[in-house]
Amino acid sequence: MPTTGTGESGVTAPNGHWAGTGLPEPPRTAGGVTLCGGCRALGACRLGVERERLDEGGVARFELSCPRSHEGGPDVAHGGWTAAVLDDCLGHLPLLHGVMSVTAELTVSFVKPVPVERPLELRVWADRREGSRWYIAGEMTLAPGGAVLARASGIWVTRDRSHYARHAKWLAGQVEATEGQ
Ligand SMILES: CCCCC/C=C\C/C=C\C/C=C\C/C=C\CCCC(=O)SCCNC(=O)CCNC(=O)[C@H](O)C(C)(C)COP(=O)(O)OP(=O)(O)OC[C@H]1O[C@@H](n2cnc3c(N)ncnc32)[C@H](O)[C@@H]1OP(=O)(O)O
Repeated sequence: MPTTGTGESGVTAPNGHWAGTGLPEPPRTAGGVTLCGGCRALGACRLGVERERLDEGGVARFELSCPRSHEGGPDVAHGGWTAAVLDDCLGHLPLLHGVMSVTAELTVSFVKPVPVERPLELRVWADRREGSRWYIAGEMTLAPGGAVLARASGIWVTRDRSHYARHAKWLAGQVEATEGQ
């Protein structure tokens, strides 16, 4: 993994850029998976992402499996799981480069049913970057054999640390505007 710096969990942190963001190092699992707000208390990714790394060519690689709790049809993943995990993993590509971003657009192709509790792989790369916009794509495959199960592409927009404070202020304004109604 082409990384420097060590986080609280003892796992290597991406590029050491976090100091520059003014934000604390995001928590990571032993497999290097950055945890979102909902998974921090658990200390594990509830979507079943087990390992994450950036390879030498700048492609992010994930090892994952669909937990039984996300079963839709018999023994296959709910499409919402597939879309959620693609959103999450594609959005980790900027994070692995030390850049904060949010999903602006996401398109998912459900190519084949995704089996639950089977080893899967996900490759994620940037098609291009234009200003604050990252055009990112990815492909989910069955680990043994490499059959393509799903593809996704989308646009991520880089944000600074004021994003959530700005949102909170906007929400407060919305609540205030409706209180008198
Ligand atoms: C600071 C961001 C950090 C992101 C997280 C990264 C790291 C955190 C650290 C560790 C985390 C660990 C692991 C990662 C875990 C989670 C990652 C979370 C990522 C997400 O969970 S991803 C969720 C789904 N994705 C969204 O949730 C995006 C909602 N969509 C927008 O945020 C905008 O759409 C945007 C930015 C895409 C458009 O950007 P743009 O450049 O095309 O256009 P523009 O700036 O003009 O905004 C157009 C209109 O959105 C308003 N607007 C913009 N920013 C705002 C704000 N902060 N609050 C309130 N309103 C806002 C403007 O006021 C204008 O509104 P209006 O049209 O009414 O004037």
